[in-house]
Amino acid sequence: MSVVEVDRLVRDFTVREPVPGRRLRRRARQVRAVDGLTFTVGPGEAVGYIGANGAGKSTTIKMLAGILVPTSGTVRTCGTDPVRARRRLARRIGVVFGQRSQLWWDLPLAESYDILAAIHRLEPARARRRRAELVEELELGGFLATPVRQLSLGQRMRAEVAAALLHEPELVVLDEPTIGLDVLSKQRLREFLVHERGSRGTTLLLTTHDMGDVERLCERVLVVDHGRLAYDGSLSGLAATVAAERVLVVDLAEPVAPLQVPGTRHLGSEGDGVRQHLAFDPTRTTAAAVLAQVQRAAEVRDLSVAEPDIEDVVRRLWSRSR
Ligand SMILES: Nc1ncnc2c1ncn2[C@@H]1O[C@H](COP(=O)(O)OP(=O)(O)OP(=O)(O)O)[C@@H](O)[C@H]1O
Repeated sequence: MSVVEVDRLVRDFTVREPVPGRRLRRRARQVRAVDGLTFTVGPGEAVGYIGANGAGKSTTIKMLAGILVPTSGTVRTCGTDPVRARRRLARRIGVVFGQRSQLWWDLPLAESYDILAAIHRLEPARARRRRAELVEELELGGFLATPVRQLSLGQRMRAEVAAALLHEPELVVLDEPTIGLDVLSKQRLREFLVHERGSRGTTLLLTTHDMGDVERLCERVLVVDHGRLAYDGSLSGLAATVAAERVLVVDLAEPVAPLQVPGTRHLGSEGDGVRQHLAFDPTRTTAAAVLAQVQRAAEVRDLSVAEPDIEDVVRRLWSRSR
């Protein structure tokens, strides 16, 4: 049985925005944040859910957790309707929102864990054992008496993860778990999650803007764009599709119309065409060959070669799938 099952899921929001020229008037507009998503996640899978800002990732996660009600379509989490069975589901899933805390800020960390153990009605001996295990693995021993507000971001994120896992959930959903963390804290957290999954077979679903999280933690990647699925497959498949491209950025002596260079895609221009971005496939051509062609059309002042950013990757995947 699937741990997550999403079928033609849709979620709309009504936003109120100012009417141009009418200072006090606002009009309502519908925004479709999630637009017909269908996917399943099986037991023990580790899935990275990625996409550009505003693509609909958090909205999807909130529907999986029963925090938001779908506009249409269905979602089943751990075999239940997450909105109807929210309490029951809370015992089976652990959720970490990188930007929001589920700990009590003014209380020592240990007391947050006591409260969570009581909320989940954990058997005391089991709760003690599990807490000791998490405190050791996430190196939280030095902070148990510290009020949460005094923890550093890295310490707090580890504390959040322990809080989400205290009740040994079968599904762990992490929304930007490593956002803002330094390299070492990221590494520790990733190592812990790899270990946790390896030893317990926990299902992981995580959203992130950090490809390092996906590379270290996930075998499967879902890419969402404007609320729709643009890619569902292995990380290596994504890498083969996406990492293939490089982007040549050229600064020209004067503004020029978008360059049309065979074998490249014009990604965009800045400063009326003084800076232009051209994507190319390095297995078919080279930066030097592309540059030579650009120089026939314009005088190049400066250049750099970059990897495409995630927004472009998503755009490209989407246009291919269409
Ligand atoms: N409560 C809300 N009210 C109105 N619009 C919303 C609300 N929540 C999300 N949206 C809109 O829905 C779209 C998807 O937002 P969502 O937060 O799910 O994206 P995201 O992929 O998680 O983005 P990010 O990576 O920036 O967190 C956006 O256009 C956003 O502005």
